[in-house]
Amino acid sequence: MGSSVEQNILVTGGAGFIGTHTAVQLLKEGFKVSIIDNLDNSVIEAVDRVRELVGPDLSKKLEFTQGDLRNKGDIEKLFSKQRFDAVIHFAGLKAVGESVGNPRRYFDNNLVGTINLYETMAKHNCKMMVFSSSATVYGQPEKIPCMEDFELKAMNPYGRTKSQPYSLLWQLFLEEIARDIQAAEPEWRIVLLRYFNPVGAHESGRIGEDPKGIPNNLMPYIQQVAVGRLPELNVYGHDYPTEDGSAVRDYIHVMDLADGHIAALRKLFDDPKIGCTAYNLGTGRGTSVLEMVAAFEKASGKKIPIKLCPRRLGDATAVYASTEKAEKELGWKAKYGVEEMCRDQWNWANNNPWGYQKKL
Ligand SMILES: NC(=O)c1ccc[n+]([C@@H]2O[C@H](COP(=O)([O-])OP(=O)(O)OC[C@H]3O[C@@H](n4cnc5c(N)ncnc54)[C@H](O)[C@@H]3O)[C@@H](O)[C@H]2O)c1
Ligand SMILES: O=c1ccn([C@@H]2O[C@H](COP(=O)(O)OP(=O)(O)O[C@H]3O[C@H](CO)[C@H](O)[C@H](O)[C@H]3O)[C@@H](O)[C@H]2O)c(=O)[nH]1
Repeated sequence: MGSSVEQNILVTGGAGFIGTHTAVQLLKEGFKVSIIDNLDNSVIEAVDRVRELVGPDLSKKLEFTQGDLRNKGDIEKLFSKQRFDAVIHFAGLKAVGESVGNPRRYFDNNLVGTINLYETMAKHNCKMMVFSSSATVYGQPEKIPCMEDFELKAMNPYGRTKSQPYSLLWQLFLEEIARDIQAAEPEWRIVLLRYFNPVGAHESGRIGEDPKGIPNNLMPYIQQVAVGRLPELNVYGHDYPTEDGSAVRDYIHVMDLADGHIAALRKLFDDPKIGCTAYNLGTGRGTSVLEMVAAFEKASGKKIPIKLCPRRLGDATAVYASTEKAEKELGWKAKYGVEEMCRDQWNWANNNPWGYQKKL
């Protein structure tokens, strides 16, 4: 790719966890960044901290709009003002529990919002997209590591009911929509990034994950136990056929993930034949829940009390990525291990025990 200096990137959901970290890296790499976010699961303080991290000069290249992808007018307004070279699409709701109880809200937000985005992009002839997908599309993999060409088993009816939480199906639908659009209109270039388990925070401790309510995911939960917001960690499952009986995942540092988006953008700009292609973003290493707890205790010097509980419905035993395709085709490889993930997660937690809130 040539110089990225004037490339203008629309980042939907850019005020969120992965979006803020990606925005910092994009600005540092010389891209112009425009964020659209409805602040449903984020706060404006997070965007202010991105500005603080990149400094006053690069901040001039960052624009924020409070808007909602469900409202086509909000997207249209942005596209009618400026030309975007590509879109990184993070905006979406992701709380698994809530999506079971309220699937309409999830389909409306995640499917309608995404379709509105594609339509507006097409209208303005911006046909390059990096999309946030997830390792969840592999369901309960029969083999590990997960390779991008695995059959997405959850798409068959048996897989749907038996091994895939119903609530996560929208992620598969969105991948299918991307493939269909690109097949019908071959000028589209779409990269689907299948994130494994994003954790950690920017090394400054100024931005990080700040879930509303009680966290669903392991690391934010551990972090809240460490700062005294929650009394103990429930370890879901201690009878899995793994070394220590707890489930295994591929945790990936959010800064590595952010860099993966830049590698994906470069691929989009460079490769007219990319079509619609999926890449795993993981480290290729599996870590158990109990190993993660031990690593966090070491990094923080805090004891994390645990309670061994039954397995969580729909959870897979062990999931980790094959990283070969991303390494070969994107020239991207995760740099950080579990030690750095826990160090940076703790630094964020210790400096911001209540997240972006100023006080209790
Ligand atoms: N964090 C993970 O574990 C993980 C794993 C796999 C995939 N993903 C996907 O990656 C994306 C980003 O995840 P994240 O962890 O940063 O989540 P996040 O909730 O922190 O960020 C998403 C952002 O999108 C915004 N948003 C939601 N709906 C919107 C709408 N209709 N219009 C405008 N803005 C909207 C939210 O306010 C939030 O700031 C999501 O699509 C998520 O499903 C996340
Ligand atoms: O309080 C907790 C929370 C989690 N876990 C365990 O920790 C592991 C990781 O759980 P997370 O909820 O952090 O992550 P998942 O692998 O279940 O799923 C996450 O990563 C997936 C991609 O792999 C999808 O993106 C999904 O939406 C996202 O929640 C699982 O074995 C889970 O049972 C606990 O023991 N206690």
